[in-house]
Amino acid sequence: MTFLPEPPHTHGKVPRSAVVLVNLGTPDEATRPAVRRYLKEFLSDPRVVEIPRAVWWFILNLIILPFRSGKSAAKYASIWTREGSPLKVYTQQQAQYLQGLLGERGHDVKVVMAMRYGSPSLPEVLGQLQADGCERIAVLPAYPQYSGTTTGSIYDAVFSHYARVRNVPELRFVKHYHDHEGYIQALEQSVQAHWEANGRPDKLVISFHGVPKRTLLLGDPYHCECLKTARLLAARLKLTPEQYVVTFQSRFGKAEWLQPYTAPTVQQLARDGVRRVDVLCPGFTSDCLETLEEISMEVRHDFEAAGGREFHYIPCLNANPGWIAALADIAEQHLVGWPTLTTPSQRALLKKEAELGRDAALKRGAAA
Ligand SMILES: C=CC1=C(C)c2cc3[nH]c(cc4nc(cc5[nH]c(cc1n2)c(C)c5CCC(=O)O)C(CCC(=O)O)=C4C)c(C)c3C=C
Ligand SMILES: [Fe+2]
Ligand SMILES: [Fe+2]
Repeated sequence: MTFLPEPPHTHGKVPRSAVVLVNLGTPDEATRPAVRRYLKEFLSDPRVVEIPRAVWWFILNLIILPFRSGKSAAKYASIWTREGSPLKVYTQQQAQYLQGLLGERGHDVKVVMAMRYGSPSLPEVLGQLQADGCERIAVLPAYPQYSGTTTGSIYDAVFSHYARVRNVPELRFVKHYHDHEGYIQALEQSVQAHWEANGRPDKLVISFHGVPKRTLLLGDPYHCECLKTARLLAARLKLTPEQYVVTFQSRFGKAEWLQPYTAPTVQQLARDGVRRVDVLCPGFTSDCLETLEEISMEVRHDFEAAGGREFHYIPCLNANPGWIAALADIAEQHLVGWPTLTTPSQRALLKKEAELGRDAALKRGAAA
């Protein structure tokens, strides 16, 4: 085992704290080779696909990657922006605004984003934070609901990076915020704003990314956390059980995933005479392929083709100020006890203490 080279150790530096906002990741470009690279990394993660490795290697390399990469690239091209992939653009904005708001609240804390797959990678970002003198790091996954397939995998990547580092920082991990007051309130406000501008639907469809049903049976709490988010949101919106439905989208492969599936549910609603549905995807904090293409294009088409009249997609929280405030609350709850709240005089004191420490170390060095 070889350890990564350490940045030079300097005495007298005031250690800093950082928050790393980590999202899933996305291809670097909407092209076949870039999507193939991204899918290969993503789908090779044993947290994401739990099939014996040797069997999966053949399926992934001989079937999935050759056939899916081109189709997926075309879908990515349909949502790509001048700044790049929406998922990365929004996550970057969230990190920037979060840094600004925490600063306004008096915190001296660096906020950066990282991606679990693709770039900027976790090892790259964590290495840079170490070089910048950050000795306390809070990892904040962009997923409100915990799943081993997502949040668990971010933890793996952080642990395996630090397994190669000599001088490991102090670490904290946010697990989930599916029932956090600020998150639910930000969702409620975004739905209310949509309804004030566009009127109300016959049915609100609350759609989450699916996972294989097997993971629920094996103990993954994701399903329960999705249902709790939906229940809390519905209560705040004062919806009766008939006015909303919870569904799961983005099924992958032949196995059973969490049900009910989003597309067949909206098709059935249209056949049953439901004229308007509004679809909200609270499990995604940034708009991405799964919301902008799958929901707002494919599922919209499915609903209309089955006779539905009006389909509204309510955007993700993205850089919504209420959401940034909630993120700041979540971050603050995990920064407790770390010396991030500094007035100029406190900061000068910290620097003085660090200098005294350095002088003492130098004296010890001279005496030795
Ligand atoms: C193969 C199994 C998959 C599991 C399990 C899974 C869980 C999961 N994913 C998200 C969030 C996102 N997934 C996104 C894309 C995406 N997801 C899968 C597969 C699984 N996801 C694939 C193959 C893809 C790529 C697109 C495609 O080819 O269909 C995205 C969007 C990324 C983007 O670039 O925009 C997000 C976000 C969650 C929250 C989750 C489990 C809880
Ligand atoms: Fe996914
Ligand atoms: Fe459950």
